[in-house]
Formats: sequence, structure tokens, C-alpha cells
Amino acid sequence: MRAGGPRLEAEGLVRSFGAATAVDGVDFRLEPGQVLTLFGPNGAGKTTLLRLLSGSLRADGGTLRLDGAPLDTRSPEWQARVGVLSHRGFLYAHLTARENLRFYADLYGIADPGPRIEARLAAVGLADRADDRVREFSRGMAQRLALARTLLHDPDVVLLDEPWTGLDAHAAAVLRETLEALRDGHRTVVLVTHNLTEGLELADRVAIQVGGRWAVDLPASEVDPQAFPAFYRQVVEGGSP
Ligand SMILES: Nc1ncnc2c1ncn2[C@@H]1O[C@H](COP(=O)(O)OP(=O)(O)OP(=O)(O)O)[C@@H](O)[C@H]1O
Repeated sequence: MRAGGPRLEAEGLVRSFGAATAVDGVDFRLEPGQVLTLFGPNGAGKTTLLRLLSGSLRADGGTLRLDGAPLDTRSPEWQARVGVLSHRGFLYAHLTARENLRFYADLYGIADPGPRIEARLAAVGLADRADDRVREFSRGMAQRLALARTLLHDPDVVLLDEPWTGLDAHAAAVLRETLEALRDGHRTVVLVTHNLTEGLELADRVAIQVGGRWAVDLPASEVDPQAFPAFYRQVVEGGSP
């Protein structure tokens, strides 16, 4: 892994579904090792933007660059570097927790994955459920396993879409510790969340997407946490920040 993590840049990203433009000309520059938290109302196009970054969706226009070079999000090199936690989970219901991680370890070509799998299961508090099938899991347990899967191959770009979904207080605390551990300066992270407090605390940069566009893009150091909920509401309701 390169010291400092990758620099990720977007210019004029656009993606429409029929007549609706979900992502409408997004530009950003995410410095190596930064955590960007992206807020925005339902339907603002945040998930669509993450999907453009992860490669699960193609942009209609615009460019992405990784460390200054054009980024092909479909390339195996990118897929090996990016970890994605999304609503979909990407888990196999008929496999056990351990078998799921084993499957992904094989997919990523991880040598001798056993110890890493056990460590990830323990880190998300699923060591004692490792042999249970995912179809028997609660939503929160599946979310924990999805987090373990996301980080299994030690990605240096991490994309997280509403990672708190379905988590109880203990699991939320585990998630927070996990996300804090990702702030090691070697990873570049995009976190999409509706959780203003947690999202702000973890961020180096803060953006607010409204109607497919970035209405706000600020260093987190310039955001007053006390004033942020009112500021956010004003931005979303269309007032000038
Ligand atoms: N696969 C799709 N087909 C058609 N329309 C889509 C598709 N994915 C997203 N959209 C539309 O694009 C817009 C943005 O959706 P998106 O899921 O990106 O928003 P979001 O900001 O992540 O919302 P939320 O906070 O509710 O998760 C919405 O109008 C949605 O209906």
C-alpha cells in the first residue's frame, strides 16, 4: 500500500435515469488519506455517486482520476483497491459467515486467508456466529458481516453507504471504532450517511449533495458542529448557506 493513500478526483460527473438526472455535474478532489462525509436528502443522488465511484454503474459524462491518471472503475486493479459497503451487502444467504468471507478471499486472491477471516469476524463481533448461514442473520448481523467483507482485502479506497443501517448501539460503537481505525492516513474514504453527528466527527471534508449537485464542499475544520444541523437544513431547503 502506498503511503498516504490515493488521491481521488472527479470532474463533471453526470448520471441520469431516463429524464431524471441523479448526479448532475459533481466535481471534487479528495486528498490522499482523507475521509469525506457526504450528506444529503433522500433522492439527492448520493448512492448513485458512490456507484459511479465503485464501478457498479457507468457515468454518462465526466471523468474520474486516481493519483492524476484516468480511472477505469471496471478494471480489476480498481476492484482490488476499492472496498464497498452498500445496501446490497453482497452476501450469499445460503453460505455461512465464514464461507462468505472465504468466498471473497478467494475472489480477491488473498493468500492464506484463514487468520485474516477470523480476525475480521472477531472485529465485528461475529466469531461465535461464524458457522451460521447468513439467511438466519438479523439485519444488523448481516450489516456487520458486510463490513467485514468490505475491509477483507485491505482496500485503500473505502466507500460506505449508510453503514449505520440496522446496527444496535453496540454494533454502532464497533463500526465507529472500525471507521476511526481506517483514518490511518493510508486510505481515502467516502462515507455517505444521514447521521449528522457521527458523519461530521469522522470527516476531514464535508459535502452536501442536493438535487444531484454539491451545494457544499468544506474542510471539516471549518464546520461548527453545534450549528451544523441548522446549516444542513438551510442548505437542503434551498437557502444560501
Ligand atoms: N437504478 C435506478 N433506476 C432508476 N432510477 C434510479 C436508479 N437508481 C437511482 N435512481 C433515481 O436516482 C435518484 C437518486 O437516487 P439515489 O439512490 O442515488 O439517492 P440517495 O441520495 O442515495 O437517496 P437516499 O438518501 O434515499 O438513499 C432518485 O430519484 C432515484 O429514484
